[in-house]
Amino acid sequence: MQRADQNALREGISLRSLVDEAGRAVAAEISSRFPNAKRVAVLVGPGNNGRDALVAARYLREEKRSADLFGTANRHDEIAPLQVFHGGKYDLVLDGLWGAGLSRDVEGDAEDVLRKAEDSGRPIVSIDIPSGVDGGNGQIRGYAPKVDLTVTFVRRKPGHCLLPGRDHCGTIVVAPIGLSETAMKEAAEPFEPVFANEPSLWLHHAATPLTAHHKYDRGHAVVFSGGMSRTGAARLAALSALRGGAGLVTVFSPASALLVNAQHLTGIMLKRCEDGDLDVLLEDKRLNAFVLGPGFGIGDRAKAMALTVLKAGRRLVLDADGLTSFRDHASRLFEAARQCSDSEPQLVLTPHDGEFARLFPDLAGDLRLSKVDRARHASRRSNAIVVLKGADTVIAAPDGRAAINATGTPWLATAGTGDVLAGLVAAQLAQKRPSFEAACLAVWMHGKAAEHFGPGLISEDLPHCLPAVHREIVSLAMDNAH
Ligand SMILES: NC(=O)C1=CN([C@@H]2O[C@H](COP(=O)(O)OP(=O)(O)OC[C@H]3O[C@@H](n4cnc5c(N)ncnc54)[C@H](OP(=O)(O)O)[C@@H]3O)[C@@H](O)[C@H]2O)[C@H](O)CC1
Ligand SMILES: [K+]
Repeated sequence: MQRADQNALREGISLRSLVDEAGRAVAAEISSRFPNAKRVAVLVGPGNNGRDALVAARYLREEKRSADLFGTANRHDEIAPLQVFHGGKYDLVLDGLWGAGLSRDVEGDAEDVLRKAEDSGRPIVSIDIPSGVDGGNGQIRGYAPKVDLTVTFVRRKPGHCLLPGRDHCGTIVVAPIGLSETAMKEAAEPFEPVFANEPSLWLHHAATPLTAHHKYDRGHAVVFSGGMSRTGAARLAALSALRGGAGLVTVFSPASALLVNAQHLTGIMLKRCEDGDLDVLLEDKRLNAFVLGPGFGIGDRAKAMALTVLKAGRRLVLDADGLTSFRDHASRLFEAARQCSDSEPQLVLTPHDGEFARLFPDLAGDLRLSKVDRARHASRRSNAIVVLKGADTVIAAPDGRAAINATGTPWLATAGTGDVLAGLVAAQLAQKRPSFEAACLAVWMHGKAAEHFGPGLISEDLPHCLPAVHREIVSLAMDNAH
């Protein structure tokens, strides 16, 4: 907050005017979304979140609504103690207890009043973030209500995007409050900037194949297959790469698995790739994005092939067995990624929590770090884009950018969906999109594909839902252009 305030002040914007804008925005949202809420209970905290609440109350009263104040601080006589609050008397509760300055657990009278507000069944609107949700990491400090609407300012904080905080926010509205881009960068203080993984982040890089004249313009992705009894995962990734937009896709298969792969591939090509073959195959410079890991098998072979691909200057998505293979040799992988000549990170790691802990045990074990912090540190250390998977997948880049994804459904928690994601990332890399945006786009599409399918999803369904997702992106891009 302090730095945000200083920045704003440097630009001639006073804290007072920011608070005024914030309170006005909250009142405006209440007016438009809850026009029948005539009696409002306003919970007022000791800091600027409470100041926003007082301003909102003033604007609500100007609209002939009643606004009764309850609070922790003796800011002025009109504020009644929290203990006397009765939710049943009101049409709506405005929560302005704590926002970005939450520094300890919510307990005692504050917890009681928030519970009473929830039990009343009346809509709750939170200023900035539901009181009790830690804006920096989405964790619940003591207690936090699940609210209907959260009105935040300038941009979302990590706590709005990460679980469990995300589940407490209800609908999130981001109100601009008169801060410029420069001040905006600091406004999320005390948190580092983080993005919600939304189309605005990557749409300008998601040019559709309309502009591509030839299949090679959309790149050539390669997926390494495992041995004879473990080929399905690679084919799933390969189909997803093709449906994801890569111009061509080839499965590199050990000789023993060629027949079984051949029986199941149609639009996807197949090449024999034994240990000695890779260098020769890499002479085809059109092969530009690789997936190694799904069903591949853990061991030296995976390591050697991954390092060869990186050394040849190709982009690589390392997933599943590919990640686990580097468990005791992570620094070799990170060093290879560092030495890549490309200005874009060449390596994308797509771990779930277990795989992450194998490559970054110290980060996984550090309970002070949020999921965003873990992904960010890992990305810096590995010189790779890190896609830390889960219901709130975090994508991080070595330069500090981080995005939290919100698309998807609980049905994604099923076998094989990770293979599909790896293929989708490779598809975006093959199309020469910048690595961070490629990963963000792929994660978004993956979740959207699941949303399109709905309940009963299994991983095989996902690639078939991708055309609908492409159509959605095209329509977003067209709306954006107008
Ligand atoms: N530029 C912007 O982003 C703007 C944000 N605005 C609003 O300001 C708040 C943040 O205000 P801040 O004053 O920094 O913090 P809070 O209002 O959240 O509360 C801090 C005070 O509360 C005490 N505290 C913290 N946690 C607890 C708790 N669990 N129980 C009791 N008391 C608590 C804290 O005490 P300390 O001992 O830690 O100092 C503080 O006294 C932001 O969320 C927006 O709503 C402005 O509108 C301007 C623009
Ligand atoms: K709040």
